[in-house]
Amino acid sequence: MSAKTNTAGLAVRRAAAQRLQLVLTGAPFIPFGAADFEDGRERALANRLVTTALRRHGQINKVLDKVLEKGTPKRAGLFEPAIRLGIAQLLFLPELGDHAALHLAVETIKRDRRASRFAKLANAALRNVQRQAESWPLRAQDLVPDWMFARWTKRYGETQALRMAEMVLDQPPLDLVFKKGVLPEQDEAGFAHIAPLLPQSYRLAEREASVADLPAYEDGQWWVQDLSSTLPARLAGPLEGKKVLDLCAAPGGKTAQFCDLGGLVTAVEIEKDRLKRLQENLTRLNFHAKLLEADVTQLDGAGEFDVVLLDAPCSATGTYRRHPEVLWHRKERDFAQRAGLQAEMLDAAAKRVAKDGQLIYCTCSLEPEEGENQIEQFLDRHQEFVLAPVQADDLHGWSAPIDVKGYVRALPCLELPNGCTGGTDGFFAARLQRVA
Ligand SMILES: C[S@@+](CC[C@H](N)C(=O)[O-])C[C@H]1O[C@@H](n2cnc3c(N)ncnc32)[C@H](O)[C@@H]1O
Repeated sequence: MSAKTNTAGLAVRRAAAQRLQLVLTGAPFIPFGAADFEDGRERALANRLVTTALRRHGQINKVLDKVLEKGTPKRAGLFEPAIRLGIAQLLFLPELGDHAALHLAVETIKRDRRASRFAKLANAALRNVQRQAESWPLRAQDLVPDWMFARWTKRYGETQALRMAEMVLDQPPLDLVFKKGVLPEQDEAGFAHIAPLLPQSYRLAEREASVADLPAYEDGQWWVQDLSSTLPARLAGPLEGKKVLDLCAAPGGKTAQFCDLGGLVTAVEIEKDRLKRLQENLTRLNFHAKLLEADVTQLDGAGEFDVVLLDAPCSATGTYRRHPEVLWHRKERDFAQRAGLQAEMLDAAAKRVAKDGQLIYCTCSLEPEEGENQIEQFLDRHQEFVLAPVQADDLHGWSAPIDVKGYVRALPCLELPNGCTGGTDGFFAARLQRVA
């Protein structure tokens, strides 16, 4: 290894350790951008290191339990993130070389004021990992917390739970929604590798450019939206001339769908910056909606919308392939707490639905407290609503995400339309109708 590679390699490991440290203390992972690393290869390496450590977090926990008998030292600065990155390289990125993995992890620790006194410990632990690299028992179920795996098994069965756990290793694909009547140009100048999922939804088989550099971005011909996230708005049916209230709307994937379907859309969002982003997204797409910066639970008005959609804030466990850290940041008790706010929001949303109108509720959660249970409790509180079960026709004949009660329960490991591969985000949606 040349001195130059070594210095650059160390800078990448140090930055990766600092970024991973933030995530270990509860922050979401924000990928490195051009401002962090001008050199694209260094940037890609830093992102790959942190992402691998996060996707493999549960398995690395098990390895750490074995090689650090007394546990991870406390108040030890970059010790924990650096040793995690070292293990991630040794076991899961062998092409980067064992020597680099070990040496650069230990150097990162040596040069950190708080961690340096543990450099020998790190060295011994990483050598131990290296010696036994072939024999660590790396189980798929360890990719998610034990309590969450037990929940998934109870709810979805062991086979699906294992498949879902394995999917934390996958880089999620990029799905685009094209405006009504627009078809992607399928050639080298346009989208050479794109596959249809459902009407208007396409999957990019290869992502070679950043989103803003993809064809026709500036023309506003399409927006990014994972397949399962498009399902709730599809339940509304034709919207020409209908009044639609989109609650918890930013960044606006569903707002765009409603505008595209011809709805007269009012979108509500509590966070100013996110509302601004929503407006920018609509402007690029040349869509128009009335935007309100407001708290859904504090809105005035009653019975004036044909369709109300509530995309409630939730644990977001369904997005774990994009954000593997959600699996480790969540606690089981969180679900019940969030469910209280979701119920309050649902009650507020219900007031705005006109007679015979629809209320669509959705979350990107895999947890029943934020999905099925929420709706069953809502129907107990609100006799003026009934469940309008989702039919395969509502989803253009795709029945895989519809459960026996007529809820949309999209699991990441679902069989996709048109034989597409690559999974989807976890999502729940229910459609209710106001009957009195
Ligand atoms: C799951 S995201 C919505 C995604 C969006 N519907 C889409 O399709 O792009 C939830 C949003 O709800 C917003 N939110 C959270 N609490 C809210 C409240 N009390 N009132 C209004 N918006 C809220 C959050 O700021 C966040 O933007």
